Amino acid sequence: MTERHARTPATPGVLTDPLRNRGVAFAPEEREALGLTGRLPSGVLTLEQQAQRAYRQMQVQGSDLAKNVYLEQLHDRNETLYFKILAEHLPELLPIVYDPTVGEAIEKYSHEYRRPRGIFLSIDRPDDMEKAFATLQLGPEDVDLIVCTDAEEILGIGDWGVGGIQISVGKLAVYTAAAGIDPSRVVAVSLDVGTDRTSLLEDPLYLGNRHPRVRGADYDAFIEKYLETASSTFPDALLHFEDFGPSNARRILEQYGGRYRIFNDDMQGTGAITLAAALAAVKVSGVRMRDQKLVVFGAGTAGVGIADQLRDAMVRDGADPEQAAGQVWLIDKQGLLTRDMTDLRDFQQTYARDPAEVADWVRDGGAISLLETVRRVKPTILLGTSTVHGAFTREVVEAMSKGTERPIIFPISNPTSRIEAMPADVIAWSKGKALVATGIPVPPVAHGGVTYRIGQANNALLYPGLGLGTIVSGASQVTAGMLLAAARSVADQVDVSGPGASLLPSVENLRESSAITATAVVEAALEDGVATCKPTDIGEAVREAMWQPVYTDGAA
Ligand SMILES: NC(=O)C1=CN([C@@H]2O[C@H](COP(=O)(O)OP(=O)(O)OC[C@H]3O[C@@H](n4cnc5c(N)ncnc54)[C@H](O)[C@@H]3O)[C@@H](O)[C@H]2O)C=CC1
Ligand SMILES: CC(=O)C(=O)O
Ligand SMILES: [Mg+2]
Repeated sequence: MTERHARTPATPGVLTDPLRNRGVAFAPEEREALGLTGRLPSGVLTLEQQAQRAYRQMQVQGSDLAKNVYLEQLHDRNETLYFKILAEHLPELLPIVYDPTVGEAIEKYSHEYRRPRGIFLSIDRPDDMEKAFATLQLGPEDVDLIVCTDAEEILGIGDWGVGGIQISVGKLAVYTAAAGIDPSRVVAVSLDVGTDRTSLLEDPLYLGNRHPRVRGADYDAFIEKYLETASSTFPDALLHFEDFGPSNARRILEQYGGRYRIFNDDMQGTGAITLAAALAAVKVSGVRMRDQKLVVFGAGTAGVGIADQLRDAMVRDGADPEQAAGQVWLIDKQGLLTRDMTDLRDFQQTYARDPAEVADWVRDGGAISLLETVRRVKPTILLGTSTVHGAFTREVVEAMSKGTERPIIFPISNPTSRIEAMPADVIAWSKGKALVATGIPVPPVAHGGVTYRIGQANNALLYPGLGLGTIVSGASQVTAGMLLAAARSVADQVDVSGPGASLLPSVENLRESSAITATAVVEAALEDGVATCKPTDIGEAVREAMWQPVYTDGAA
């Protein structure tokens, strides 16, 4: 008698490999060659037909989170189809796969979990790192880009432990949708060092390391091991850092930026996109860059990263460095930051004010408020990177509008629940004078017979082009010159002459915008002497490098 074993019927590998899978788009002869005979319904659809069907299936999902989950499942099934519908509906779907819905997907990660995507590196098993990368079965030249996070400061929603993998996945989806970075040459990484969020630690379904965040020497050794392992395994890869806590974000970039090919999106990408918006706004306001007065509300990673870029822009426009730093005022939880404070972070010190200068300013419970600072300073630019919803009140906006003709107001905290003010309010309170950009996508605002288009000052409008340019030039580092070139290129892509014009390019044209930005970045990399590839026709090299969501021959 033959022995009967309980066996699960095998699923042919190609159907479970999202990079090669075409599902019912496989032609009969491909099905035969791939061992798929009888494993698919007989009908054969085109990619267009599949895309129409998938888009309709997505649309009937009951919430943005459900749409995100649906799209992630499609991502895990068939990447070409996923990127096809993303590319065709980018303005509608960017907010679903990325900011703001990705924030909710991160919060619910362990509960909505379907299957893993990316590499999970645990601080409890640092010696597994090489093995984990080896499971990808990729050669040293096969990876262009790795996005990692330790998830301590996800968007404006804080510490979300292993759920942070979805920010790495989301950032990479934007790289591909917006700049054609080849999805088979990228890796998403979670650096799981624990979490300080009690609700996760107490959740029986939580999928990450169930202990508080490891800090200090063990954390530093883990990060150093990651940098060494990632860069020796994939020497061509750009190492993108996302949503680290404020002290680690800056420390890692400053300590290792010269040695490894690192890009910190929250400092450098955000600084550059906000500089782009400011360059465009300055054309409208008519106040020279060197004369700008900047108040930053929320002096963390993004806020000070932006302050640095704007200060450098003032210097380039003729301000001396000391004067430029003196035209920046930082406000954090303690109120306006002054030099006599004992709890300043090192990166805040450059901009802390002399206590004598503010001796007679009104204090509320000991702190100098945003409103008092705005009344005294009369800033030309007000930046929100605090995660404090509603912090830019009517009083603040009215006070700013009194002090300057065209106030530049950028509430860029994400997601929507964290924004400092909604553009419709800022425009109404400033009587249509404010020049506004936000981190989240917002619809146009009608006021006084003018339609105001609100540019999205989200690093997603810049980092894809910057990354593409870095990859095409083979740049050994992301230099200040490359960041500046990207910012200038984005700013030059908008025409701000009409009333209510957007300060930034629209998401609709993001692919074209990224190609232009990437070209400028390659030129800057060549100029800065960090490029290792020197294309004869840079624009053509950039466009040729852009992956397209189409089925190509040789799926087997
Ligand atoms: N639009 C974009 O492209 C980007 C937007 N962001 C957003 O900026 C915000 C901050 O992000 P990070 O700088 O990474 O975080 P962070 O934690 O480094 O900085 C936030 C800062 O705000 C301060 N803060 C908190 N409550 C405050 C209060 N009541 N008054 C004044 N300051 C207060 C914190 O102490 C901290 O220094 C987030 O909402 C994030 O989503 C960050 C990066 C890119
Ligand atoms: C957009 C982004 O990187 C952030 O909010 O952290
Ligand atoms: Mg971020």
